[in-house]
Amino acid sequence: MKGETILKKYYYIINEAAGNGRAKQTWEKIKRLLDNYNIQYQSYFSKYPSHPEVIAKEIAQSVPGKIAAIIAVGGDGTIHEVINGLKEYSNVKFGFIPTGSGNDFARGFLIPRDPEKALEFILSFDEQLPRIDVGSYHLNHNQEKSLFINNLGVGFDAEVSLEANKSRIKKWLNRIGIGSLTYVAALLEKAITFRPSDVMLTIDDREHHFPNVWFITISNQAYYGGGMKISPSAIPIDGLLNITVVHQLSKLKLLLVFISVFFGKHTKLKEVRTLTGKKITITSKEPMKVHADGEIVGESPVDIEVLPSYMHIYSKIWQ
Ligand SMILES: Nc1ncnc2c1ncn2[C@@H]1O[C@H](COP(=O)(O)OP(=O)(O)OP(=O)(O)O)[C@@H](O)[C@H]1O
Repeated sequence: MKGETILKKYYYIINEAAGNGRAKQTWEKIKRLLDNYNIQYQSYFSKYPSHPEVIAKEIAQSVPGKIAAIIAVGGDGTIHEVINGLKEYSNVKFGFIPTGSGNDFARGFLIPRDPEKALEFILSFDEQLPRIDVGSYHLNHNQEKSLFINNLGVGFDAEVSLEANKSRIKKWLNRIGIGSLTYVAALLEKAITFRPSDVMLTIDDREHHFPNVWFITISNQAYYGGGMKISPSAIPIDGLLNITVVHQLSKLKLLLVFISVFFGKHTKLKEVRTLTGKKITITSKEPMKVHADGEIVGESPVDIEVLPSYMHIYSKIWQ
């Protein structure tokens, strides 16, 4: 353990509500370890949704960026908010201790999913952190930039995220330790009511028309929805975003997509098209819901762009 010798200060942002309250106990354990190792740190507790973003921004503003390491303790939603709080401060180092239910960030960025191991992982890092790509997006062609770190989705998967986030089943599944199945339950429910739409996709100035689109996912890393390998070849250090278009699909085939996506084999189906690009615009005939890292942010049209090597992240992905 190198922790004792590290002089930099760590700022922990804790969402105690994550993982159905599990984050609270996890933080107690992490705190004990930090005290035992005599690590310098400060802790901040988020009090309401979107508070992690406010806290992250305040910390980044108040400390010299070079020595600040901001560590989020929560789930993928907490990460999304912290990253957005840091959008003007790309020199701040970002770390993560997973306590949520989905943990796609930990999967995709090769971070231990066990919280204590994730702490050890952060503390054992020297100064050289990999610089990771992030995605930026604007809704309705307006100027305000927001970020996503895992993926952004339009259509069916956004509807499923919305359903999963408000699902009462989530609490119950979390309680018995299978919270990642929340997404599955929401997906089955939405499959019955969803109506596809025609979509125009502009990728690096080339237009692509897709009829009857169920969803389009723009991925920075491979995983979403609690372990589904939606974009098997997405790597967050290649300066590219990976695009998955699912269209012209029968409900029966949706089931096949759904089963095969856990193994990353859905990309072999003719209804699934994969592309890559740096600058993407999604415009749909009917407005479609948009999610960023599983949080609903609005409706199409949406402009997306990769920001290559944007953030220092405690991750095992090396350049
Ligand atoms: N004190 C709080 N009370 C209620 N919600 C909070 C609080 N602090 C933060 N939040 C919100 O909780 C939401 C869910 O957090 P998060 O996604 O990290 O946990 P999760 O849903 O358990 O994990 P996952 O997304 O990995 O399944 C976020 O939108 C966050 O802003």
